[in-house]
Amino acid sequence: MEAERPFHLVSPLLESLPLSRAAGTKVYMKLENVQPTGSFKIRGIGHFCQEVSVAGGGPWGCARRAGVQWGHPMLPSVSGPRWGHAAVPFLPLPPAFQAARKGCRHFVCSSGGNAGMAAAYAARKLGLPATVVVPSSTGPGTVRRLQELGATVEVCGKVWDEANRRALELADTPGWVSVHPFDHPLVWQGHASLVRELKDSLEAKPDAIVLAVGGGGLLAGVVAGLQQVGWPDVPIIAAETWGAHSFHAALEAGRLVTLPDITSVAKCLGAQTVSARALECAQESRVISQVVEDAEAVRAVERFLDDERMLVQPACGAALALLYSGRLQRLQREGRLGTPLGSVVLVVCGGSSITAAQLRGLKSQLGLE
Ligand SMILES: COC[C@H](NCc1c(COP(=O)(O)O)cnc(C)c1O)C(=O)O
Repeated sequence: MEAERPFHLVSPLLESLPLSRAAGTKVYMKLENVQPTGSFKIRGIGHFCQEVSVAGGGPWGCARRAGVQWGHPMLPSVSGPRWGHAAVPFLPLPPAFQAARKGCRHFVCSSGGNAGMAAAYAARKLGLPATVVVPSSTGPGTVRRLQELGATVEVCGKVWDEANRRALELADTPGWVSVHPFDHPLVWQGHASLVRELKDSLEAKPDAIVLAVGGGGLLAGVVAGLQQVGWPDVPIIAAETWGAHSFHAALEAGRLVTLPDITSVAKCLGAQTVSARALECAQESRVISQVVEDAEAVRAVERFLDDERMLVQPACGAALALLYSGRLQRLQREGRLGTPLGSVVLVVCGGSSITAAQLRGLKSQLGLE
């Protein structure tokens, strides 16, 4: 039924000549930065919210049970503009729908920003309220955009883990449902759609997929997707920045490790402890962990802006830096990646909390001119 139409877009897959030149192989960009909230997060978070809402009896669940078709004038609008406009007013739902919502009355999400944006967007589409708890490292621009989407925003703690503890407290409220930013099977299922789109778009399976890791949700989703499409052997190169390298630390230790703090400027990679699922993925699939300096990630953001005219967050810069810095060629020389590589897919994870002024500020903070 159309009511289960996902909230994410089928994102473009474009070859990048500058990245191909830098990486010494054909590089395709999976442009998740053009998703409605600016990052891949809407895939998994949107899927989670729709599933929970339907299960919990939200408008879609009620509609589905009542046989109401998509586009029913009483259903909330789902064609609303990208954030930045006043929230589209919702038509009052018939009493039957109101009553059906009892199972899921309110979403609450902890986030470095982008998962929160996705949760706020999904909640708005589902006609449900949302509260997003962010750490103090989340800029005022992100808070404002969350509020423009209709979310209530709480700022709690210095790092995501502290904000998450507050979100879990709020989730104890009857009817409130916690939306984890990276550690839930429904989130991974939603992210797996990215790989199904690669399968539809590419003539042959890629020789590697490059992505960024924060809590490991994107990694878990890509691994799930590779298994679903029959590409389980495609190596994944997992990028982090030093100071947000909880996945790398876990791989080195062979167990989950909690970083004492998040000191990287890539705050949206800032999970002090990576999810257990991410560590399992590294045991099930060919996952190669690579860590870059903040300076490399920020330089990569600027170079990508010049090369492809797209501005992304330092989290995405970490993955870009692997291509710009010759890391792929080094992995090939070390025999950890095949030679030659036919093609590589870079997940341009995006991120909405970045402006030209913030990029200049990051360069200044890191002494980059
Ligand atoms: C603390 O923050 C976790 C999460 N950001 C995660 C994130 C990642 C990493 O994704 P993950 O590995 O957490 O699924 C990559 N690229 C971008 C642009 C991201 O925002 C959030 O927004 O709450």
